[in-house]
Amino acid sequence: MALQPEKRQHIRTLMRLGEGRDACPAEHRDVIRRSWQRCLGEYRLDPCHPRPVRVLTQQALRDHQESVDELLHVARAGVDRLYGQVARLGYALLLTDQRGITVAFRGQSEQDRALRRAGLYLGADWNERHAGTCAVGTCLHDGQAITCHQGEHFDATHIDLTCTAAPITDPQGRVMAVLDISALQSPRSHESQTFALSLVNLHARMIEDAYFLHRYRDSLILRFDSAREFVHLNGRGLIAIEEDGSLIAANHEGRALIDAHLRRWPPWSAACLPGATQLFDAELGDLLGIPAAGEDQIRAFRARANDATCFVTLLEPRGRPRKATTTAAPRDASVPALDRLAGDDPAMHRLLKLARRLRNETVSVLIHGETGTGKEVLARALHDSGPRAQAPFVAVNCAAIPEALIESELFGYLPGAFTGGRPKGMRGLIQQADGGTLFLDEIGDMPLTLQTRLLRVLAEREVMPLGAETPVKVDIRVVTATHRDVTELIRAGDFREDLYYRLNGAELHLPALRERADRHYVIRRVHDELQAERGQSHHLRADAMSALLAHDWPGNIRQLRNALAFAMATAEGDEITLHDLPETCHGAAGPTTLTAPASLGSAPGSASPSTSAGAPPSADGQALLELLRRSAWNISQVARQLGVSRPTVYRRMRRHGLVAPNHQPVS
Ligand SMILES: Nc1ncnc2c1ncn2[C@@H]1O[C@H](COP(=O)(O)OP(=O)(O)OP(=O)(O)O)[C@@H](O)[C@H]1O
Repeated sequence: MALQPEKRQHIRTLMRLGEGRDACPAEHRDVIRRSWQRCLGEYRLDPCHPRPVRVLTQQALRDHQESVDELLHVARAGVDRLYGQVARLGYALLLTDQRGITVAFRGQSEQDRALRRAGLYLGADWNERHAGTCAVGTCLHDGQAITCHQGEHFDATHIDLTCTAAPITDPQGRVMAVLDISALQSPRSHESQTFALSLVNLHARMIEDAYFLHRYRDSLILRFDSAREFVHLNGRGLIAIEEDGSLIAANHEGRALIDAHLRRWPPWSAACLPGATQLFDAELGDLLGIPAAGEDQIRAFRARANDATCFVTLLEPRGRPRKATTTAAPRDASVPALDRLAGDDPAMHRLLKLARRLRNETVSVLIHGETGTGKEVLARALHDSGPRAQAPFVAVNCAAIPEALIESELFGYLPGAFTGGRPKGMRGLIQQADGGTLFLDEIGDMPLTLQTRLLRVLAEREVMPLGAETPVKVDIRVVTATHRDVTELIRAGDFREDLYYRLNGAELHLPALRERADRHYVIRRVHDELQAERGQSHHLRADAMSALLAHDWPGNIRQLRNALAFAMATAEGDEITLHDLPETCHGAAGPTTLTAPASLGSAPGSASPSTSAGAPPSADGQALLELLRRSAWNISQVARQLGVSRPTVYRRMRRHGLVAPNHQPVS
């Protein structure tokens, strides 16, 4: 039979390539070029003699099918689902074993003869050694998904076909089968098959995971994903573990996590795999206790490979009662005041675990965190959950009190200690906290002279009020907070190193809201609190919730609270929708930051700004100045607009040297 001109041309190209007379045509991809070289050099296939399709006998086919019996059983649903999606587009479906023999097939009965002739049939051998470059054979060789489109096939018999194949790997990562869809006719362009590649890849992964779940159905399996919503439905990572947390096997995603972990934390010996508690930075009890975790039986952990948050669920062995969780190591005793500060954010979990241990100690605690992250709330929870709960909790914001007043406010004074003081004198805040907790917020803003006095209070456990001659004993626990880098302040000579070590008996770092995996929990909690405070009930609609979840929250929980309070105050019905939220939460508008209203700085008619130093302020300072002017220097209003606290506004005013009309400079 005479060959079509196109086939003749194809054979000529391959012959010239085999004889070393031509390089491979530039339009062909590397993976195809390499395969053609293999066909010519290694397999000694002759392009001039297109080979008939090799089909196994019934008996030989049965032997191949039996060797993958378990996979065929598990893969059936995935095969049918994929075929259901592509049949109308003219594709047939092949599932081959690891030698390239077609062990399952789906195709249109009316195309039966044509499909058989093309080798798209049960028992057909698509190994590259026999069939030349083709999707199944080349995928098997490279272990990668591939489309082999028309003239990319080696054998001229196949150059009308388009075939797309993806490997299915076993839990050890070896290719055990190949899933392929092939069509007898297709558009010329290679791009027409892009969608086929994703579809086949997706189904190959589903079959792979179904096989994994089936194979390890008698073991504990950790299923994880970076999105909480997908964990149960389609969690990408699967890791089978023993009861002691040691690893048994992992799917593709699980192996990627293990590899990344080993790259970052190389093991002592090559044979040593990390345990699940190392991979997820968790205690065994936390992992085994997941089935009892909250409503959705999912917990968030930090993956030590990359510090990313992983949402994890635990699949228990088939038929085994829930007693697995009773083998869990005991969790830290619950402490409601602390426990309710977080959902299942891994960083918050670590922080609260440490806080639970510190609550009964007098050791000083330094809390770090951006503005509005809940430093004061945490300090109060520490106080409320410890033995001092019935004694006072006194909070002092070092940035909000003018420097001239901090000393008398903190240390108190006797009658007549200075002009302008109260006639009866005043008990200082340190004394007021006697028996309880003194919380010093924005400690980085405390003037150096007072740092020395505070150090003495901490060292001697006594305070000397202004004008007094004998010190007064005090029993206080000191908790401090700052958003600043204190070591930097020490380097600049603005903070005493010895005081820092006194204050920093333990350090707690509060993550920003945007970094927290439990944003959903925080939003719900703030919403519930506001409802209780306002005596109102508002349903938070899904569009509002998803905008709140997606927002950046530069002002953290305080800004979130303000946004929700605003929505509750202005919503017309008993439902909060996206449109009830401040515009800054709508997504495109971007977050409210100090620099966001920069355009305000050039508002028409604005007078040239003034600073205490007489110098023009920076762009940030300019923006803040305009905001202050527009709100008639109402600090609370500006704080609300920016989603920060009043002290933060004062601090920023001081940083930019901004002075309210008829006021002394903020010092
Ligand atoms: N875990 C939480 N759940 C609910 N509300 C919270 C939580 N943490 C903080 N908030 C709320 O967020 C607001 C800010 O909290 P807080 O004053 O403790 O933050 P901060 O870090 O001390 O702020 P700043 O740095 O400005 O002093 C408060 O209204 C507080 O009630």
